[in-house]
Amino acid sequence: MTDSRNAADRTFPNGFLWGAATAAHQIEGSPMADGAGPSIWTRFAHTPGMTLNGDTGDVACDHYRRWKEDVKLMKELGLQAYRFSVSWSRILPEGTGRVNQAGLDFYSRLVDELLANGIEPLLTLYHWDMPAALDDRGGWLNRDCADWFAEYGQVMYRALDGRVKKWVTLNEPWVITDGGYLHGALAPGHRSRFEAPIASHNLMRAHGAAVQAYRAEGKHEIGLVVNIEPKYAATDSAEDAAAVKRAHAYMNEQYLDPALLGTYPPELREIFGEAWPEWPQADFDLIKQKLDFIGVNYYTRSVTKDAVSYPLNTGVVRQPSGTYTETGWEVFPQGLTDTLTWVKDRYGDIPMYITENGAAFFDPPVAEPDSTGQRRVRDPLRMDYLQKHIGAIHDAIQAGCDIRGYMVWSLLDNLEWSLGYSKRFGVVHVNYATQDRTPKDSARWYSKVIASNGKFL
Ligand SMILES: OC[C@H]1ONC[C@@H](O)[C@@H]1O
Repeated sequence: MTDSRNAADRTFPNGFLWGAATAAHQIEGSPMADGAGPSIWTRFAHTPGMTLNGDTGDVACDHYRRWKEDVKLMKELGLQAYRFSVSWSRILPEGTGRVNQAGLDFYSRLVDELLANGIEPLLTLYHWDMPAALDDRGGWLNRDCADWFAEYGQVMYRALDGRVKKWVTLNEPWVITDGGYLHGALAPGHRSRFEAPIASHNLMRAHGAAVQAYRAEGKHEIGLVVNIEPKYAATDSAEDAAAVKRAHAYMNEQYLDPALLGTYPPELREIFGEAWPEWPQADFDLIKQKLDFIGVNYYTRSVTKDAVSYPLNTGVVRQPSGTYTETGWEVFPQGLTDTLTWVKDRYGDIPMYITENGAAFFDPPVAEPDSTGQRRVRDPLRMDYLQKHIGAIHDAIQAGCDIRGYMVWSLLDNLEWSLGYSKRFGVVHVNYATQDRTPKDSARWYSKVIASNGKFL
């Protein structure tokens, strides 16, 4: 487990923020409680065949009712911060207009409990669960979505800004678009080469409108969270180099370029052809807003080759000597260092948080007592993954990147979207039959990393 470098070298900057991340639909359960409206995930998961085993977020980790116990657990683990998302349809059951005070009260109580326990809240406005009522009005395909999202953001800013000092507009617009509008694996389950660029662009317009709304009355920080998956050429052929450029533009540049540079990479027109619209300059002026930080979600890399595929014409080459997680992702910590230095080199010295990083490895459905009678979950593969990736962040800091914090994905085992409860990312085990929480060995180890500000690595 120990790294070759001197342990003393592993200390992180003073004030580095160590935490964990979750998302509303993945942990809360009770999706329709206290006046909430349905979201696209309530609808999608209840559509036969859309999720593994028909799993839904109806119960999940029952966090909507166990939130106080979960904050206590965060405190016991020594977390300094907690990244969570708000379910838009709890706040605005129809998506706009009428505010459901009970929904707002849930998040207000959660934030107060976090603060009372010395845990800093990082609030994500949108982590994939759009109100179904807005999907009925076209969802992210309707240009009005920018106004809808800004209105929702304003309700949250007025209620929580000051107690919440780090805001995130969107979580992973690439996944929302690729999963929800191109390949259909995620809500709302569309499969259209023509819809994907429109949804993607409107998501970024909505991001810009929500940041503008924040600047009008917010007094703290707001940023965007993107998933970045670095692409490495399978061979030194010109075809594979071109494939890397397409895959990199589509997954990595497509969101940070408009947000930070006010442009799209040219490869997107090559990829989408007639399906890539011409956008007015006013859209780019809306999208490109000053951001206080970028959140980077990192899991893996792709060794990329030229191939026949839709619509990228790229393929991923499995590495014979690689280690792979339960979600089929190669464990490649160097990719995180490369990602962080790439962001710095392309976009300048913007502060960054690792807002998600973690791995699904097999854990038993029930945490058995060990010889001491305490429930225990041994997860050496996850500990090794986290240790190597936190080390990779330290390397990026040494290379001059301004990294402000790390949120492990995830605090709890939870609903992995269409994969249901089959993949466990938590550092805390959840027994879905009893809702018992059991910190895994990785959580115990992470507590020591936090307490030593990384030196324990
Ligand atoms: O796939 C692992 C995670 O990736 N980032 C978004 C999360 O909701 C998801 O669970």
